[in-house]
Amino acid sequence: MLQPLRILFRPKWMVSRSSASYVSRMRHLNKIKEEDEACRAALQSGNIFLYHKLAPLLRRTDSGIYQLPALQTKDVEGILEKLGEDKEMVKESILINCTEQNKAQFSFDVGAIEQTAVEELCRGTFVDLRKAFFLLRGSEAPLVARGQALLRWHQTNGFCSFSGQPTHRNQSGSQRVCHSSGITYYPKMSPVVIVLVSDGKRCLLGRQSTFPRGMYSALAGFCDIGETMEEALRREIAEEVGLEVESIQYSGSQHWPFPQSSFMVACHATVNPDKTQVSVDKVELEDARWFSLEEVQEALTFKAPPRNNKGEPTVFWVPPSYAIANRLIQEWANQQHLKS
Ligand SMILES: NC(=O)C1=CN([C@@H]2O[C@H](COP(=O)(O)OP(=O)(O)OC[C@H]3O[C@@H](n4cnc5c(N)ncnc54)[C@H](O)[C@@H]3O)[C@@H](O)[C@H]2O)C=CC1
Ligand SMILES: [Mg+2]
Repeated sequence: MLQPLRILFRPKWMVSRSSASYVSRMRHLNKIKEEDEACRAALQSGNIFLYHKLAPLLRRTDSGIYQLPALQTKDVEGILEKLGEDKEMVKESILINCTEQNKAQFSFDVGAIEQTAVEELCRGTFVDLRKAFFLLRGSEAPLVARGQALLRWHQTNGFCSFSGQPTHRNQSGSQRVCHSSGITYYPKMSPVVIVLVSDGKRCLLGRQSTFPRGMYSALAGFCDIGETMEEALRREIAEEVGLEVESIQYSGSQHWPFPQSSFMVACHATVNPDKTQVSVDKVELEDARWFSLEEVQEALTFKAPPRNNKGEPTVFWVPPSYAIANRLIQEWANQQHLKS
């Protein structure tokens, strides 16, 4: 019998944020999202995060910490001019969010401009986004993911899928319109369920053949059209590992920029401890197996994948702390610890 969903944690924003400042910030953000003139003005005084072919620019500080440099719009215009490009290109920036001080934040892909020339001028390095998730602190990871996802969406939605004609963006980049068909397109996310299955003592993790060596994660799958999240979860676990879940508890959700923006809904689930024999669908997964609390606790201590001198990961490790899979695993380990 599936149990009703239950929120397992109280996100920080529910307790700490002052509602008055939050409301004014959201209204300001909505205005610059919807009104082209307001957005152009916000860009002039805003911050821009740079990308090169969707890889974000990171800067390493003297103390070895990686940061996401927030450039001023004038700085980016200066960089474009120095490299012989049209500074008006900066207007292609896409609105991502705004700071607590109502400063608008944008993402801009320098695209075809030579990577190293931009890196030198910005004193930074363009880093693959998956790698950036291991390097950045918690608050910067969702921002960089959202910026990349929006850039990717614009790069792949330049034409109307009904008329074949070009689509045109508004200033903030929150939508694209086809003037021929009249269709308005909005950035899209695909719903995905991600679930940490437990038999009461161990948890079940799997790996696809495309995962980096040694990495195991919670099981995940895209929802089919017409399915509820609970139905998708039960189906995915049955398909991928041949098990039937008995109870589900909601944990949280996150936007995940891969493969083309997923909306991850994360849950814990249990199976009958007498029915834990795994039968792995080898088309979907290379391996899936039960892990003990001790194994999981060790994997959670790694800040980066442990590697031998050839650079190959040596032991079992889990996704970085920003990934919601990591949080599910962490929550499970905490609960097991409390039980013991
Ligand atoms: N944030 C996190 O902690 C984690 C995120 N994920 C994400 O979850 C996603 C889904 O997990 P999988 O096991 O790969 O899903 P899956 O088990 O549904 O298998 C993927 C297959 O589903 C099909 N598919 C159906 N709808 C799709 C759509 N809208 N987009 C792309 N493919 C679609 C494709 O044939 C694809 O090869 C992954 O792409 C991965 O990026 C996975 C694990 C951890
Ligand atoms: Mg899957």
